[in-house]
Amino acid sequence: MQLERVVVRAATPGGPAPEVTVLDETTLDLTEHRVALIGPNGSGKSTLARLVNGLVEPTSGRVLVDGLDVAKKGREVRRRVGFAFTDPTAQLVMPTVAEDVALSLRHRVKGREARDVAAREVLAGYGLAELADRSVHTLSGGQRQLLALAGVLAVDPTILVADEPTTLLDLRNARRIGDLLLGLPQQLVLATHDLDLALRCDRALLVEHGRVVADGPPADVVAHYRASVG
Ligand SMILES: Nc1ncnc2c1ncn2[C@@H]1O[C@H](COP(=O)(O)OP(=O)(O)OP(=O)(O)O)[C@@H](O)[C@H]1O
Repeated sequence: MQLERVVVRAATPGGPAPEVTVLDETTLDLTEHRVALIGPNGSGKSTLARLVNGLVEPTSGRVLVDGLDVAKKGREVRRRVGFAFTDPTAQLVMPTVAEDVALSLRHRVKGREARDVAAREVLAGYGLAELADRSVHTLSGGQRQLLALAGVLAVDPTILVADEPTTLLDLRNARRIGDLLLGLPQQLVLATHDLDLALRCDRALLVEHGRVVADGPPADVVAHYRASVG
């Protein structure tokens, strides 16, 4: 995916005050399998991640996914780009776990019964089979994140964008979700405060004050970040 001279500005709430620049002019060609976005709170990582599937629109410049302009071909792009949120609760909208995965499969598998069978197969693949008939509201945070990922991955996106997907999880679940994400065949764009996870990626970008200030092998970029914090 490519960012071509992308700028994101946002209006300051409540009036004609100057807009804030959330992302300064940024040009990137992200071709590596696993790309980590790291940096302090409020630096622009989420904004960068959200540009890739149109959740944030550039004020100027273009974002291209598989050569498609996200602003013009939003639907095609969203079919290719899966998104994992920090808290997936808002993504889980159906009463039961199986129904939730079935909803993700609605464009792929025709017929309610076939969809239910397919959804249960997906759940089994993630070790969630026994939760199929549970309410999504009774799941633990780790189960919920795994279910959300199962739903997103069930439709075979070519890119997965994950915005701090392990932040709310305990050590064991964070490791499990981290291992799952890093083991995916899809391209992964991962905004994270977990520097161990970032170190396992193929490329890292350090974002500060809406700018990419370091870009390269994760070991170098993480060292740069650590040194800048002191
Ligand atoms: N729509 C908006 N209006 C005003 N300010 C915004 C808007 N979107 C983002 N910002 C600001 O831009 C900056 C970058 O936000 P962003 O969420 O991308 O940061 P982040 O690096 O992901 O932070 P965190 O690590 O805390 O999640 C923040 O200061 C945020 O308040």
